[in-house]
Amino acid sequence: MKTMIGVIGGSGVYQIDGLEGASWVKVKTPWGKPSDEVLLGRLDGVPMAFLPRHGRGHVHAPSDVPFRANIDALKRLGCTDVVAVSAVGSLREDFRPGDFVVVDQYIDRTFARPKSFFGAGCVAHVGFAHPTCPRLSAACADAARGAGVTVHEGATYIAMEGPQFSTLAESRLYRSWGADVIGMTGMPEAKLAREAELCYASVAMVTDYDCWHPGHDAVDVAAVIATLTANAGNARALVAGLPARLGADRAPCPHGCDRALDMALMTAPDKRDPDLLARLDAVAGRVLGGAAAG
Ligand SMILES: CSC[C@H]1O[C@H](OP(=O)(O)O)[C@H](O)[C@@H]1O
Ligand SMILES: Nc1ncnc2[nH]cnc12
Repeated sequence: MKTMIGVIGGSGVYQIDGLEGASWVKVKTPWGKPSDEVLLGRLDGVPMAFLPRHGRGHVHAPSDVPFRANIDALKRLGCTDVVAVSAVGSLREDFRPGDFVVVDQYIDRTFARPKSFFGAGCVAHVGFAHPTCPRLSAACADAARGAGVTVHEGATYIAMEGPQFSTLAESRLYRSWGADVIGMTGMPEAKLAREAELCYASVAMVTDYDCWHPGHDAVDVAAVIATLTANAGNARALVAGLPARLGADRAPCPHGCDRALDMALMTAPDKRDPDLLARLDAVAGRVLGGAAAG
């Protein structure tokens, strides 16, 4: 199978340079409009699709990001691997502003977003003990190291609803839970990527110490933007290093990300809702086959 890399850009990352034959394309999905058009092109011969999570000009608040449409669009375009880039606050001393963190666990505290492609008429429960793809995460960590960045591999991301930043009591609570970084968009993005059978990795760029650190001011947008601006080149270098590490040809995921739906569907075939099946054409076409095509 051919590799196609999807990149979801977070705050401060609204485009990527250096794609050959790049053009912004509109993608229609049964889940509404994605955050923006998708920038399609090739990097070192490997097809790539870039989608800015908040849209160019940062128009979508975290609670309003159309997560389902975004993941459907990347799947529909043929992406096999999705790298999510995010700005995060650090909840520990040794994760410093400017460092990159390859996330491998989440605590989901969001509550105002649709979190599944499935539901009444086609119920599914995917496994999520290991929410990110170890193969893709290792490639991201290696690419970040290659770019000369300090990288921490393995960390727990707490996803908050926002848009306000945390209170001091919340920040202390999340630290006591063992969370390492905090952001507003890691969920439900990672859940939806798993449902769509995509390999997914999360590269978090530390921009601040949230508000718990006695030696640092509480986070504000100016601090986040200042760190992101200083780091934009590192994010670009990481993305540029991915094609060489992933290769143009792709073996099945050794961790089963691309087969996540094999054991997940619960609703009996004769009880499935044809309208929902039709909307699942891209996400679950592999397991639903003709039924999803409508
Ligand atoms: C601009 S600070 C808060 C904002 O930044 C992060 O966005 P993303 O995860 O898309 O990089 C955070 O989650 C908030 O949405
Ligand atoms: N401290 C923080 N809390 C939530 N989201 C963030 N994004 C960047 N810094 C953040």
